[in-house]
Amino acid sequence: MAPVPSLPIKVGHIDDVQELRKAKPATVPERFIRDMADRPKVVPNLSSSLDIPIIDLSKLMKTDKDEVMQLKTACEEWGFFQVLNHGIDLNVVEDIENVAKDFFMLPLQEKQKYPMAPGTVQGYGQAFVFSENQKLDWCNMFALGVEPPCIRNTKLWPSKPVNFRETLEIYSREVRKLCKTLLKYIAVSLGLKGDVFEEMFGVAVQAVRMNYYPPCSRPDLVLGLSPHSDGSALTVLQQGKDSSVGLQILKGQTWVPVQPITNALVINIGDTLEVLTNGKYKSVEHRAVTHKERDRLSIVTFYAPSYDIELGPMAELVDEKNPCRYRRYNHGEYSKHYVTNKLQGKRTLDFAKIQSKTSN
Ligand SMILES: COC(=O)C(/C=C/C1=C(C)CCCC1(C)C)=C/O[C@H]1C=C(C)C(=O)O1
Ligand SMILES: O=C(O)CCC(=O)C(=O)O
Ligand SMILES: [Fe+2]
Repeated sequence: MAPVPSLPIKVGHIDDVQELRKAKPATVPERFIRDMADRPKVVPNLSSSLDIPIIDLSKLMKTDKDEVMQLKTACEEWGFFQVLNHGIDLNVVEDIENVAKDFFMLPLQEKQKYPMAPGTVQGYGQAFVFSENQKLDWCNMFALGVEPPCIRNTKLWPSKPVNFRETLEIYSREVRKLCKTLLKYIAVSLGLKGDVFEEMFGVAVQAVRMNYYPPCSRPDLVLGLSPHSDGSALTVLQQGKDSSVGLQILKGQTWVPVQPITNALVINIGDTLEVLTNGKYKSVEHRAVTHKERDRLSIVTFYAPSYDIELGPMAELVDEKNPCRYRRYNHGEYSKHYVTNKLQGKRTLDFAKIQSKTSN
């Protein structure tokens, strides 16, 4: 069953950030201004030695042992990597970026024909806002359920730009194939049979979220997207070609920027794989920051098991040295839990954590 909120909720007025930007105020409304501790440090964007790993899918597909090892290290130590030679035609990648951009550039009135109702996650607006005093992200979102067909709300699939629907169908088909391929090698890297996730997931749930972050006069005060981990098994993130560097991942205590690489896609491990691997592969906290002059577009696909399945740490990854860290649960329930709570770092996964006696 698709997750829905059970009670009507009051979220107050949510400004559309593109409209705010058009007015070009020197400061930003109070509701976007973060508490001191949550504000991003604005530092020059220098490439550092702390860059997320790069994985070449064409090498993985030849079961190159070194590449499988690199994948394992990426999933254990970073929870993020960029994939090169991902096999998706570059025209498909370019087309989705163009229709996403064209959609966000439509007049507000046109976009508001597809509203994200308070407390829901599909349509145009801001997701994860559940109260009148919650801080807002400097981001406009457009999210749609794609697969299986029963999660689609076709009334929210826009008629403009005219090629939006067809382009999203083609893109989603390709990304679905990529997710299946990556999950195969992720299984191999864990020493498991390549088809273990495909067999376990049933008809996988797939959703897309397009995030548009206009420039912000005070990037030091706001966040583009609040810190969170993804609820999916795997996430595929495409950064717009001329977009600002905005994605940051939390490595230890440091927010590390993800430097875009031409023609690469960013992949991250979601909460579901963290649970299945008993914490061996990490769903890492990340956020987006804004830029004073430049905008940012990201197109994000969430790939997850069918709502019907029950899951928990796989028996092969639990032993005396690695005691079971998560309980078993129904994935539909976790999806509902995820989409009915605000983004709050890694806290959403407390839903499944078994509190060990020694942890605080
Ligand atoms: C704004 O939406 C999200 O960020 C989001 C929602 C995804 C979904 C839809 C848009 C349609 C119905 C299915 C689903 C809940 C996946 C994030 O999704 C994460 C959270 C879970 C759980 C997941 O699998 O991806
Ligand atoms: O824009 C980005 O890079 C971050 C997007 C993201 O993390 C998400 O949509 O879940
Ligand atoms: Fe994310």
